[in-house]
Amino acid sequence: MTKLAVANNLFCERDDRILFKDLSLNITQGEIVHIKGPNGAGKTTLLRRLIGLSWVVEGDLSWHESVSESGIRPDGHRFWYLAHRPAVTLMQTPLENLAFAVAMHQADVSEPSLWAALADVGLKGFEDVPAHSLSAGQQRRVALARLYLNLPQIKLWVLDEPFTALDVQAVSQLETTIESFAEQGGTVIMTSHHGLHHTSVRELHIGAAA
Ligand SMILES: Nc1ncnc2c1ncn2[C@@H]1O[C@H](COP(=O)(O)OP(=O)(O)OP(=O)(O)O)[C@@H](O)[C@H]1O
Repeated sequence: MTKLAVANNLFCERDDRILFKDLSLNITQGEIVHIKGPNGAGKTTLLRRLIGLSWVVEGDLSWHESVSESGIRPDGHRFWYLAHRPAVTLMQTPLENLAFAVAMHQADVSEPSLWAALADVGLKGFEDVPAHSLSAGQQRRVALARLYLNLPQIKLWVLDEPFTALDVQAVSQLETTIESFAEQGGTVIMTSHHGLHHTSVRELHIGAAA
């Protein structure tokens, strides 16, 4: 399997507090990398550094050229990034939010496929209501719907606490979705306080519990 990213000797200090140092990791295509650690350990900071959204982390990081050429950059393409807070525009409907995410990737997705992805995350009947009228878990589902579009050009998911606000059934469904994406060759880098049970999950502990 292709080695997608190599990071060496990453170091991060915040307010004179070292979050992590000498942190090295390789990310291989098809694996699920689960970054774990207590609150404030630096998981989000590390995740954002890996995709170029944060520069407070020092050290060497390189992505395989097949990935970097296709856009592993803050303005990039070819991966879904779900931030800790669901990036949902509250004045727009779930359908409009999903269409916007797709447009950002210049992907060609039919409207029935958008409706199907929203149904997959349990938002059937809520496609056309303003997102501000949805519950926290439903708003999270709007953000998650993009994972169900199966865009062939998206080979990497970067997920920051994707299980937040989800009910038990939705957590289980998302676990299965993540697993099957990896089984099909997709790569997942995620943070979560929720334990994953997939055999190919590689845990990376940072912070006090490391
Ligand atoms: N913009 C910032 N400026 C200064 N300090 C920051 C900033 N963002 C985060 N931090 C600090 O960096 C530390 C790590 O934050 P981070 O969000 O990466 O932790 P985390 O491991 O993801 O935590 P949680 O499990 O609570 O989500 C925290 O102590 C936080 O206060």
